Amino acid sequence: MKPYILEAQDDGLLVFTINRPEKRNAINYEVMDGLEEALAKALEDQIKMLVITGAGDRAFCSGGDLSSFHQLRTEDEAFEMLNRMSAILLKLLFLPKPTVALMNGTAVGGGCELASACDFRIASSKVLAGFIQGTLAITTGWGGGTFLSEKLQPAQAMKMLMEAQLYDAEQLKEMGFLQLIFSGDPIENCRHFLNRMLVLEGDVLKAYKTMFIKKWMEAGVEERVKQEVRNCAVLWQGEAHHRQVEKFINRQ
Ligand SMILES: CC[C@H](C(=O)O)C(=O)SCCNC(=O)CCNC(=O)[C@H](O)C(C)(C)COP(=O)(O)OP(=O)(O)OC[C@H]1O[C@@H](n2cnc3c(N)ncnc32)[C@H](O)[C@@H]1OP(=O)(O)O
Repeated sequence: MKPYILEAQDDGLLVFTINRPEKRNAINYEVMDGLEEALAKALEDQIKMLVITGAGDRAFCSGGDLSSFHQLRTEDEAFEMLNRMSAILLKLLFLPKPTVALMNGTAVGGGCELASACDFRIASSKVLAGFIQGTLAITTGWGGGTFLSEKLQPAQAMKMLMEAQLYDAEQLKEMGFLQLIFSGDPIENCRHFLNRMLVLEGDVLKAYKTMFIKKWMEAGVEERVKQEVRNCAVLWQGEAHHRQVEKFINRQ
């Protein structure tokens, strides 16, 4: 089964689906390849917006693929993976078109970082989401902490990162992480959420998105992400992190 699906729709939506439901849509290097392909395709004139979602109804994305990334032991080995994915999420943040995280299910760790890089986060009423990196003795490492600090009130962003716990849809909306909670078909609800924007000219949407990209660039987001990646890589090599990951890998 292909680890991702990329579909350009007639109304200008480009839909990227992480297609690893058996692994709760965990992100491995093949999914990273797919995200890079989607970001290149999204620049084509006929594409108005990029939607990112997960296959199935259990998970949006469960973050980094622990079965492949737990082999990364040292700071340098971790930095290489983290740096690649953070570059992808910066490209997503800076895409000059609106982007939506269509959260069809649970989002944890890097899955929340992926969602934070999108302009809008809309979720099923059953969703649970949280930056659980802290429970693995690391910080966010793909840029999600920086993106969150740009998109939520500082105290809310800090609370989400430092509590490293799962929240339900109502809590996530209350904190400002979600813009909409829906029931029923994710794509139908996504279209409904976007229907006013979709009628505007692509150039208008692009001009507005570029205003926010300028703000983030002036706020030094790229430099801050580089530091975030380095912080995570340093913690990654610690015994505490490897112990927590082993616990997950060996759980019965
Ligand atoms: C910088 C980002 C950072 C990094 O890259 O390390 C992170 O993303 S840190 C966070 C890493 N992710 C996690 O720690 C999440 C681990 N998964 C879970 O907590 C649960 O699976 C959950 C809550 C996502 C879903 O729970 P549920 O009960 O619905 O499913 P199962 O736990 O039974 O899992 C089903 C199946 O999927 C495999 N799985 C789930 N998550 C991952 C993952 N992140 N990497 C690899 N595989 C994952 C799990 O092992 C099960 O597979 P099976 O072969 O059936 O055992």
